[in-house]
Amino acid sequence: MTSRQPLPSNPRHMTSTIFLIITTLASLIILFAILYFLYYLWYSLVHRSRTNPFDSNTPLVKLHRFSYKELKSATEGFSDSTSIGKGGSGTVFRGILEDGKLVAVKLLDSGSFQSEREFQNELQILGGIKSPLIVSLLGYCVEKSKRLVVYEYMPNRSLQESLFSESNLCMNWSRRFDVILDVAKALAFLHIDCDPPVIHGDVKPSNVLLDSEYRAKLSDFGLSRLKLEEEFGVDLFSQELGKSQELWKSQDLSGNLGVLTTGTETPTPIGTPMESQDEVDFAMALQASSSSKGSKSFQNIRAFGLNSVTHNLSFFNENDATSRNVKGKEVSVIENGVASYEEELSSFDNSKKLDLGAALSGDDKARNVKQWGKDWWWRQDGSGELCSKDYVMEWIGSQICPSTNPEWDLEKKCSPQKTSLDISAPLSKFEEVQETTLHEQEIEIPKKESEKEIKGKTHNKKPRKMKEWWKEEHLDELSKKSKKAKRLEHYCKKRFKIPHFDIGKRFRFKRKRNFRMQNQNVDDPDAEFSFRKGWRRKNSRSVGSDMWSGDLFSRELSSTTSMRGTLCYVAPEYGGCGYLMEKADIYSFGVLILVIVSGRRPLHVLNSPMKLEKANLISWCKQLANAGNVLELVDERLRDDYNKEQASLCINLALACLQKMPELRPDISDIVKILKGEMELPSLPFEFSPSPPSRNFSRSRRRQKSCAE
Ligand SMILES: Nc1ncnc2c1ncn2[C@@H]1O[C@H](COP(=O)(O)OP(=O)(O)OP(=O)(O)O)[C@@H](O)[C@H]1O
Repeated sequence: MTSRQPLPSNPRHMTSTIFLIITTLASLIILFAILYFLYYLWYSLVHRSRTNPFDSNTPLVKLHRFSYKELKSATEGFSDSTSIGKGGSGTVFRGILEDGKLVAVKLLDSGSFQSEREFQNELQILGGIKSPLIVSLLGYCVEKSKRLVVYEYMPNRSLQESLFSESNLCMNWSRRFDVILDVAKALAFLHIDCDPPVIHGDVKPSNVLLDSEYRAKLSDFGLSRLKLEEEFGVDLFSQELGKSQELWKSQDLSGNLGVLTTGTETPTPIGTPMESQDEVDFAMALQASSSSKGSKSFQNIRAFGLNSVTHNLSFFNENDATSRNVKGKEVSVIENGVASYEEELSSFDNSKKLDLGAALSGDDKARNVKQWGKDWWWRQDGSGELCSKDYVMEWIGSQICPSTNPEWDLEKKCSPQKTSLDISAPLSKFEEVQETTLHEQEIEIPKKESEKEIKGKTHNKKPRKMKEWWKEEHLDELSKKSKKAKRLEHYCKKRFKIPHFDIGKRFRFKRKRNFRMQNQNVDDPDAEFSFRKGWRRKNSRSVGSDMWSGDLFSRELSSTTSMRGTLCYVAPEYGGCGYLMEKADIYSFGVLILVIVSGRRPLHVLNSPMKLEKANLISWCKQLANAGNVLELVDERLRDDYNKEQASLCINLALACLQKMPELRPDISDIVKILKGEMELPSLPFEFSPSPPSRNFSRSRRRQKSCAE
């Protein structure tokens, strides 16, 4: 008889047994995971090293991590005697490391969102670049809220100091030319040899440092961008915000610095030579010439809505009503300034802006002037004389000391005849501005100018041929690009809405607070104004922070996400949506060339009577080009001791770089060849040439086009 296996009497018992087994297993797994995590934590804490651990197979960025103590003792406790300059994001000190090496230590202003952002950018971009044309980043320090960056020390400091400091001897011509060539080569390295290409985003004299032999190196990558995609420069911060922050957190914990990767690819260090580069420029439709005030917003809105919309968004999304208001203003400017697209296309005469100023009624003018605070970058060079004045009125008058300078208001109400801004002697100090009353410096517009005005009016009615030519050349392109821009705009709005809104709010709040501070400290002769920090003690050693150099405004610019770069150096197409192209660097480089050649700041405000057109360097240069006398721009301090051929080449090259259509600006590789004499400078666009384009020219262009079709 076979004994029958007794069946489990109770199915419930079986279920509970299975449940018990599962629970036990799950608990064991959880326990094991916790133990593993604790072990991992312990291991990484114990084995944390100051330098980054690198997998030999992965080309990670190696940066030395300094301790705060080490840097403090290197800089004698960050004493004033070791301070060598102050920028928008922090103070730079000279330091001597334990091994005797001379370094420059930048102590970033703590707690600032902008500083943190620039710190990350600097480490991630500059940290991956090794080139004799770029200032080396030797290491960094992160301790609590303190952020420090250590660079190689550049004995002759910045070009800003060499060009403008009174104590410095004037830079001779060959040094100036070498600096221009060095910067061009540095940009060529960034744009062509780096993979992904790097767009510097803030090319200006204080970011060009000079070694013991006055050879230049490019520095300050706080606003730089990587061109990760085929077409668009990528805002590292906005685009890679999440990633950067993650990387930063991990860096903070373990002392490791993350590397930039392009999506899912293997991490690639910046600065890896590229075999080839297919450059596609996102040419934004701006204007055809350097004229017309309203035209800029007009084309901006019509052909490349992205910048203007994003700008409005970031500035005014806090308040719908304000937003509507501002948009209304823009429309009114269009109505007042440039009535039609036709007119816009036909406006090629700089003198028109004078006409505009004279033609507007007081209210209209005031409205126009007010708006400058919001879209001055579209006007900074194109509108010449009026630009300088209104710009200074708006930014300096109202932003810095409206209550203490009644002259600003008086000046605003001044007759349209008095359009000149004649403020003399290098105004590197705020107190000098106060001493300088604008009404004293007004000069009557010379007869010549009035004639220009009349000319400007007649120029509005340009021969049809010119307009047609321009339209033929660009209209197709513009419509394509405006579609592209719309797509981009949509993308931008979706992608960047929250950070922009947030930062805008913070910034506005900060400014209100700073404004109160300004008013309190306005009498302090040792104070200087920073848009980032409001009034602060002036660092007498720093020329880089000269408020009249245009650099001052970089504080303002870099404090908002809708504006980036430095006033007068920033390309007109760059509205700050985060898309920055190589051609924006080319524009800034153009301004830099003019500054180096002329020894003047882009907005040169003087206290002795002078011609208004000289106040705005770019506008003045364009006028000289029209008159066929570009060499008048060369620094007077050089007397005749310079190479005329080289100087003229540099100025004409600068004009080519300053073209409004980014796609018309030369590539950096061509620029280097031109400067080396290996390539001819392409013929300049008609607006810079003394003679207008001939009929044959426009016909032949059209013929070429129809042949191509
Ligand atoms: N590596 C360096 N060696 C020597 N001097 C330096 C070095 N880096 C900066 N400096 C000096 O410190 C000054 C301030 O530099 P920093 O980069 O902080 O500000 P900036 O470029 O003038 O302004 P911003 O940061 O707003 O663009 C420079 O003008 C330069 O004189």
